[in-house]
Amino acid sequence: MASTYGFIGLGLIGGSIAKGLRSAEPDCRILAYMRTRARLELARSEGIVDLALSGIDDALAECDIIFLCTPVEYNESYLSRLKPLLKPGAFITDVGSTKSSIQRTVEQLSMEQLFIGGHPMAGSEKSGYEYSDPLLLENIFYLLCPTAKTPPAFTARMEALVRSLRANPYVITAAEHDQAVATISHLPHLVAAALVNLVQDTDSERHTMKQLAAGGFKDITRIASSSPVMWQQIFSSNRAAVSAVLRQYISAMEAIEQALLTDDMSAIHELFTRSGSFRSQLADEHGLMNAQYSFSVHVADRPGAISIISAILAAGGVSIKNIGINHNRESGDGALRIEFYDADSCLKAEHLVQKYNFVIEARK
Ligand SMILES: NC(=O)c1ccc[n+]([C@@H]2O[C@H](COP(=O)([O-])OP(=O)(O)OC[C@H]3O[C@@H](n4cnc5c(N)ncnc54)[C@H](O)[C@@H]3O)[C@@H](O)[C@H]2O)c1
Ligand SMILES: O=C(O)C(=O)C[C@]1(C(=O)O)C=C[C@@H](O)C=C1
Repeated sequence: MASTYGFIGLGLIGGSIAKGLRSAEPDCRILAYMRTRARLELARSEGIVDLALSGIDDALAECDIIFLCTPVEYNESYLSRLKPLLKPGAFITDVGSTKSSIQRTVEQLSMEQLFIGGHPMAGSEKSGYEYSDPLLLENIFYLLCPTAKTPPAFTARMEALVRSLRANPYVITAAEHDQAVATISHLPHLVAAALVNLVQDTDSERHTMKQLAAGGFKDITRIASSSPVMWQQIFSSNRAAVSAVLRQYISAMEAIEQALLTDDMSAIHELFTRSGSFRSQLADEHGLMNAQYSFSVHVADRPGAISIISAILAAGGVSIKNIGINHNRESGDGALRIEFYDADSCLKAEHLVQKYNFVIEARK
């Protein structure tokens, strides 16, 4: 029998999951609530949502799985209201960027048997349903944090669901999760925001820095435009872990300052030697797409570039496995990712797009 899914919040992440489920299970039923009614109606008119709810509605009792996809503190606030609605065998999951805080609330509400935490490790600085895209979830790690009492069948169900979204399930404890994301996700957002504000606070009257900022500044600060509400709640619920890692980061910065003050250039050389070798391993092992046959093409300032490239490849007899805007921006703004079924197709495609003067930015 087709499954019924509920969504509380249908923005960037909720919308991407709902769209992915709709394509993986066309017959599934999707019920959703979000505060902006117009966007909910858009999701309904697109055939993603079957029933647009105007709040926590009794209809949610039909759901097999309810996804909480609002900012982390709001997600927690919905748990107690959803508990009495769950039918036997149904459970709740969330997509929040922190996992210990919601797990504590789940424990306080005696809902451990009804909950499994979730967190897709992908996203964007953009917010809202209009930016949602199932491609966002492809090939990423989707972290799962079962509680001590989550039935193994629920974990297995989520693992299968994650695979159906073409993501990779990764089971981890809430504590280990929060520790890791404090360093690889939360700290970078602080660094980006602080750096952008340093520029605004210290720029010249004619805004020299603002005008001249190029790739380096833009690459490291894209995420400074992320949702203030979402990030305020993330930092509030992972304060201790982020403060600890921020302290370590400040110490690393102080060591760099010392090297500069004492003209210790071998320390600076060593800094980049170590970071470069580790960073290149990251790109190899967990690149944007784990697919082996893919590349990114620069498409900025070319209206209709996706259709042009698709037409070029189709005319050349090359089948595309997947095509989409590169949300991780590893290859810069405007990069279009194209994935192929085999090495020969990938090579042929490279020659074809280059023949039409498109610039290839990253190969796998
Ligand atoms: N953006 C990312 O990069 C990213 C990545 C992974 C996980 N997450 C997590 O996913 C969750 C959602 O983030 P997003 O990026 O989709 O945000 P978003 O702003 O795009 O969407 C949030 C949705 O929740 C709704 N909403 C907000 N407050 C609400 C409330 N009180 N009640 C009901 N609905 C409410 C909004 O209308 C919107 O539909 C957050 O918990 C976030 O930590 C975000
Ligand atoms: O790519 C981005 O814009 C993101 O910030 C995505 C990102 C991150 O990598 O930090 C942000 C928050 C999430 O919880 C998971 C992923």
